[in-house]
This record gives sequence, C-alpha cells and structure tokens, in this order.
Amino acid sequence: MKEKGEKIVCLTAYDYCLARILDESGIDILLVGDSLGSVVQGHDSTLPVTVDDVIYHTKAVVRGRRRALVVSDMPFMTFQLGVDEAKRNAGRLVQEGGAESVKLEGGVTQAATIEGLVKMGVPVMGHVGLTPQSVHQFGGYRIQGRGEADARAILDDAMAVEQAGAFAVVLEGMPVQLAREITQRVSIPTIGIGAGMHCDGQILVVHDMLGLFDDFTPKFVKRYANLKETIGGAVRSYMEEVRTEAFPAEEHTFH
Ligand SMILES: Nc1nc(=O)c2c([nH]1)NC[C@@H]1CN(c3ccc(C(=O)N[C@@H](CCC(=O)O)C(=O)O)cc3)CN21
Ligand SMILES: CC(C)C(=O)C(=O)O
Ligand SMILES: [Mg+2]
Repeated sequence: MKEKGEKIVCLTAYDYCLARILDESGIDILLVGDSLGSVVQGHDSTLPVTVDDVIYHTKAVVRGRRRALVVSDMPFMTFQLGVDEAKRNAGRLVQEGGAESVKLEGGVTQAATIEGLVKMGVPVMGHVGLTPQSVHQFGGYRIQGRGEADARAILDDAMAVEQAGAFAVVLEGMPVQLAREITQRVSIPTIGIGAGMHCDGQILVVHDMLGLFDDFTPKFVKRYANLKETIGGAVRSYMEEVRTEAFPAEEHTFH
C-alpha cells in the first residue's frame, strides 16, 4: 500500500460489537491499544494496563473481525524487562488473544527486543515519538521532536525499528515535517497520530473520533460523530417512556 500510495486506515478497537462495525466498514488495521486504560478503564494513563487486560480485549476484537489485521499493544512492563519476558508476553497475545501481530513503544532502546520477537515469528509494529508509556519522563503528553537533537533522535528510533524488522511504525505526537522526513527515509509504512498528513496511514482512538470520550481532547483528534450526545438522547427518551408508561407498549408485550 505504501508503494502504491494507498493510505492505510487504522482505528483502535476493544470489543466485539465495535470491532465488527469497523471491520465491516473496511478498516485495514484494528489496534487493541493500551489506550483502553483511559477509554475503557477510566485511568488517566496507560500505565496500569496489564497483558491480561489486552488479551481479554483482543479475544473479543478477534471474534468481531473477518478481514482487518489485528495488532495488540504490549503494555508497560511487559517488554521492557528483557527479550525473554517480551517473547513470553507477545506469545500470549498471539496464542491466547488471537492477535496476528504486536506493537511496542520505543526505538533504539527496543531494537533488540523487536528483533527477538520477529525472529520467533511474531510481526511487530514499532511506535516512536510521543510514547505514552513514558508520560512521566516527558512530564506530560507533550509533542516530541521539536528541537533539532530531539528530531534526530526520533528519526534514529524509526530507522532502528525498521532495521530490527518491524513491518510498520506508529509516529505519534511530532511536527509534520519530521513525520514527513521519517516517512521518506524508511521503507516500512508509517502510521501517524498527531503527526500530520504525510504519513502512509493514520490511526485514532475510536472513542475520540466517535465523540464518546471527552476527558481530554488533543488537537490532533477530529470528531466524526458525537455519540455521547446521541446515546444521552436515547437514554433520556427511554427514561421518559418508562416513567410515562409509553414503554413497553403492546408490541413489546407477551400474552
Ligand atoms: N482517548 C485517548 N486518546 C489518545 O490519543 C490517547 C489516550 N487516550 N491515552 C493514551 C495516550 C495519551 N495521549 C495524548 C493525550 C493528550 C495529548 C495532548 O493533550 N497533547 C497536546 C500537545 C501539547 C503540545 O505539546 O503542544 C495537544 O494539544 O494535543 C496528546 C496525546 C494519546 N493517547
Ligand atoms: C493510539 C495508538 C497508537 C495506541 O498506541 C493506543 O491506542 O494505545
Ligand atoms: Mg498504545
């Protein structure tokens, strides 16, 4: 798709119903993201998410998908402790969860781990730039790569990820020019989030683009629907009808 200039369209998914809607709509990749920590679990970071959480959600997503590629995120502490530990956890995501591939955050420092997973037969997606599992090191969710040295380091990360054998790389939270340069310099597809228009594909957290989640709204999110309002309206109609005995009506009643 990169060679043909066809954009790769990705969204996160965490459950059966939504995975099925996205798959039937023609989404290329479903990511079971550790962002489930914020949108499913209500935490203010992704750090509390466990590999068992991601396995649980991956199983549900896989049941709802027919054709999209399923990528499962490796949570904090499931791959940083060493290649063997990473292999064990990636293996569980594939074997128990049913994912076809995994994603992990980091570039140069995680290259040996990516290589180990690829060698054991697990396709890996990289993730560089604003890597949310490093939120405390960044001092918040800040755009990365604004200075020249930082930009160079992120380019090095992306190239290390490619060299290690990853099949694609997420570019998160960086200036558009840097994402463009990386996209030109690596042969694997780049999937952007908050990284501008020049990436080979795009990803968003599905709750953000559907208007279900509004604890925070980063600048890079576009709302394609306002489901929070739609759902609230439906619930208010239901309450009104139960209270006025308009529901259940004759057609909902057994005799
Ligand atoms: N619902 C949701 N969507 C996400 O995109 C997401 C999560 N959760 N949880 C994990 C991380 C956290 N993310 C975030 C959260 C906030 C900003 C944010 O507010 N960024 C500022 C950038 C300010 C700057 O440095 O210029 C912005 O205005 O976009 C960015 C990424 C991305 N990930
Ligand atoms: C937004 C994507 C790239 C992600 O890592 C997640 O959803 O956890
Ligand atoms: Mg993630």
